[in-house]
Amino acid sequence: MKVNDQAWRSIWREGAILHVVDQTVLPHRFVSRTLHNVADVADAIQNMVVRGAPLIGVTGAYGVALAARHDASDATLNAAAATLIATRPTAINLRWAVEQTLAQLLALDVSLRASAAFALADALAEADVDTNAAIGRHGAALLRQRWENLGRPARLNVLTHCNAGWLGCVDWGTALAALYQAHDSGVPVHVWIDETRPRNQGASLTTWELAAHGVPATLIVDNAGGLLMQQGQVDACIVGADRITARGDVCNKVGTYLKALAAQAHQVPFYVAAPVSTIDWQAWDGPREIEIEVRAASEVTHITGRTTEGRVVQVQLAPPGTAAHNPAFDVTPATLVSAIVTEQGAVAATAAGLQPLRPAHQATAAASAI
Ligand SMILES: CSC[C@@H](O)[C@@H](O)C(=O)COP(=O)(O)O
Repeated sequence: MKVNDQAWRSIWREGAILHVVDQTVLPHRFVSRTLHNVADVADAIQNMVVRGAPLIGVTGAYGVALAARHDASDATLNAAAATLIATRPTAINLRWAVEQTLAQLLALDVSLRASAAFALADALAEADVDTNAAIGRHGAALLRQRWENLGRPARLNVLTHCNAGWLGCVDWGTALAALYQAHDSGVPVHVWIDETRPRNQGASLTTWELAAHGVPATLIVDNAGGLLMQQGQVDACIVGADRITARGDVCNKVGTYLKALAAQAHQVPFYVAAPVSTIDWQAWDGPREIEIEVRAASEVTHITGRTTEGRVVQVQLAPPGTAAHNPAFDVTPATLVSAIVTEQGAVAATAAGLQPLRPAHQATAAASAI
């Protein structure tokens, strides 16, 4: 996407050097960091220099590639994959991309692995861009339909949570791709952006992204969404996802579930935009089967901000010693989701879950639960 008239991606490669946009200093500074080895990549994922399910998947694939260029033995590659997968347990895209890259490399003779490694990760990065552009087209069509069904109001108010934009992917984004393309095609979109405590991806990243593209938006505190829906000020919700089960349960940034409950109570359509690679075909019952990442209590007891020079400052909110619990994601049951927008189109889960999207090669462990 464009920033200051220049096209950017969230991750790119120059020879053997991997560059990523540093998301810990946005919106105050737009700078990149270089990652040279598996340890750098694991650290960048864990500390959310890069974040968002599709992006951590692609970054993980580059991590395996960097390992292969250093030492392409089975032992090193397996260890690198395990390190990378352990950095963040919830987003399935990370495991999917790392395991896919690992399997492709292990299938090659050791002498060929180093030279093939970057090409495999590059291919995943390119595919992510095409996938998200397609998600954007399908999502924009859904938003246009909603606008027309409402009689083409002067603005279509859409609420989003967290950051499901190009910063969370290689380019375009998922939920924000739909908003960008709807806006570009003349739907008068206005976005309510949840601040998204505790790390404030909405306040720091989604605000910045939408402003850079010229999409009208207003930042709200996380708890304002229910009131706005009650007042008829939300026409649709659209969010991304970190893992979707075969039944259609959606795991996304904590707070998503409460918005979906409020949306159902007020007959507001609740859309989820994600690539098919976010579907975990081995999981059926999301609340029981998805591991929820629990992050540091200090993200709750403190709030992190940046000075205008980009220096990170932490301000304490709670009394010293306060116990805090910080689950990073929650699970929205399929029954609360109006449609899941993938690169293949928009589908609503049925009693058979998301069966029409299941690739033929996927094992049917979860299908026995249908
Ligand atoms: C296109 S990003 C989709 C999701 O990954 C996003 O909504 C989200 O929950 C990100 O969580 P984060 O903890 O910032 O990595």
